[in-house]
Formats: sequence, structure tokens, C-alpha cells
Amino acid sequence: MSRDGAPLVDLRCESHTYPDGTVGMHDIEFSVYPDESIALVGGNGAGKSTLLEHLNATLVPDDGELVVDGTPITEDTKAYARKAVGFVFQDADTQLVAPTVLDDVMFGLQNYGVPGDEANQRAREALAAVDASHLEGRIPHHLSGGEKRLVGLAGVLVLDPSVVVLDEPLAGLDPERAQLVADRIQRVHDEGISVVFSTHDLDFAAEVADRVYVMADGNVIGSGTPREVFYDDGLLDEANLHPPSAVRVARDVGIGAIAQPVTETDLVSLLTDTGDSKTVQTPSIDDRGRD
Ligand SMILES: Nc1ncnc2c1ncn2[C@@H]1O[C@H](COP(=O)(O)OP(=O)(O)OP(=O)(O)O)[C@@H](O)[C@H]1O
Repeated sequence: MSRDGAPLVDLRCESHTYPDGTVGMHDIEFSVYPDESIALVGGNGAGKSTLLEHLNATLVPDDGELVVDGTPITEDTKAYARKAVGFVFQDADTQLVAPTVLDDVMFGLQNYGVPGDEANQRAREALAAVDASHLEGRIPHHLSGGEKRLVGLAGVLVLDPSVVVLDEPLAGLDPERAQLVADRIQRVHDEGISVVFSTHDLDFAAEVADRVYVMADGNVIGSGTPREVFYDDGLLDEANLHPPSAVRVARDVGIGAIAQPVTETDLVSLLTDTGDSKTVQTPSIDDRGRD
């Protein structure tokens, strides 16, 4: 991940006001660089979806600008933003429109004039990329929540985007399906596509993101690596967030100040490197107070 060079997406939004007068977000400057994975976290109504929907011009600022791959986005170039920045909606039903899953994934390509045979081949490849080939003949509306998320992701990947945006990709999924979707998102990122997602699951954010943006009251109030953000109690308090479980456990066993693990994997390897959890040197109460 590098934040040198030109961003893939560069958004400046002084404010976004919804038709009923509610200000969804304000004073935002947000960029996505190649090969990044960004998590947006914050309480309900903090402005996460509003920000995400600006990244492919689904929403536009009252005053501001969106630049995608160097192209300023206007009414005439919105289609370019939609193709370069794929959006997986939280409510998958708004995205799935065709009679079968395969037709659905082909739909976007056909809109761009890709001939039937090629569209069919590419749609099958996109479904395979998220391990959803077995769903190709199914009726989209009959799929489970997790299956719909995967098919939505395939429908976006098929267009070969530079950035994939996902609004609450794990919302409403059971732990097994959530893990499956999280793994597929990680795989998309591993393949070099930048990923931006909102989530209330800070364990997931710590696992997948290399940068975390914290939102409150329609504004970004802090950002940094997962370690910088998830050990910043003042920032998390301001956004009404609790640290990920690995951070809480690390503090409970007295190693939060020393190694600052943010994921369960970090925590386990730290505990096993040191012997096991029973043999970790526990700092004195005074040391813990400095966490
Ligand atoms: N279509 C709309 N019309 C009017 N106000 C809206 C609309 N959509 C969102 N808002 C308002 O904009 C603000 C930001 O909402 P947004 O949905 O972006 O927050 P969020 O962080 O995604 O919340 P959540 O975690 O609950 O999904 C809130 O005050 C919300 O009520």
C-alpha cells in the first residue's frame, strides 16, 4: 500500500444536504490510493453511507468535486465513475435485477456493449472469483443474505473496477457467512484492487483495513492505521466506539501498552511467542494504567 503518487479517487465535499434539509456530511476530503484497504467506522448516522455514495457519484456534493483516475466527474462523466468505482450496496436487492444470477452478473457488461459470449465467459469468471459459481442458475431474490452479497460483489468485479466500495458488507450475516464474505473482500484487496468499506464490526476493520477513518456527525474526526486508531481512546470515545476485542483482551492481560495487537491473529501469535497466556509477564497495575 502506498499513498504516494496520484489517488484513484479524490473527493472534496464542503457539504451534502439531502432533499429534506438534513446535512449528511460536511467538510470532507477523502482520497483512495492504489492497493489500499480503507474502513469507515462510526456510530449510526455518522455519515458513512453518505460518504461512500459520493465515491462513484451516486450522490454529489452541494459544493465540491470528485476526481476519478484523474477525470473530474460531471453529469457527462458519471458513467466513468460508476465503472471505475464499483459499489456493493448493503441492500443487495436494489442491485440484483435479472432473472438468474448469471444474467445479473452479465447485465453490467451488456450495458457496456460487451457481446453475449464474452459477457457470459467474464461473468462466470467473476462468480468463480468469489466462489459463487454454484449459484449461477439461481433466482437472485431467493438467495440468502450472504449469497446476495457475494453475487453483488461478482457483479461489480466483472466490470474490472480500480476501487470496490462496500456499504456494511457484513450486516445481517451469521458469523460463518460474515467470515466468508470478509475472506472474499480480503482476496479482492490481495489481488491489487483498492477496497473501501463501512462497518460497525471493528474486529473486521482491524483484520482487513490498512487505514481506518472514524466518522461522527457527518465529519471525519480522525484516521490512521488500525493500531493508531484503535489504541486512541479519546478518538473512539468521541465516536462512541469500543475497541476491537483483541485490543480489549491485550489490555486485560496487561500487554496492550507493550505490543498493541489489533487482530486476534496478532494477539494469539504474541501470546504464543511469549510462551502462552499464563506465562506472559503481566505489568503492574501502575503500568496498565498507562495503556
Ligand atoms: N435519504 C436521506 N434523506 C434524509 N436524510 C438522510 C438520508 N440518508 C441519510 N440521511 C441522514 O444523513 C445522516 C448520515 O446518514 P448515513 O446514512 O450516511 O450514516 P451512516 O453512518 O451510514 O449510518 P448507519 O451506520 O446507521 O448506516 C443522518 O443524519 C441520516 O439521518
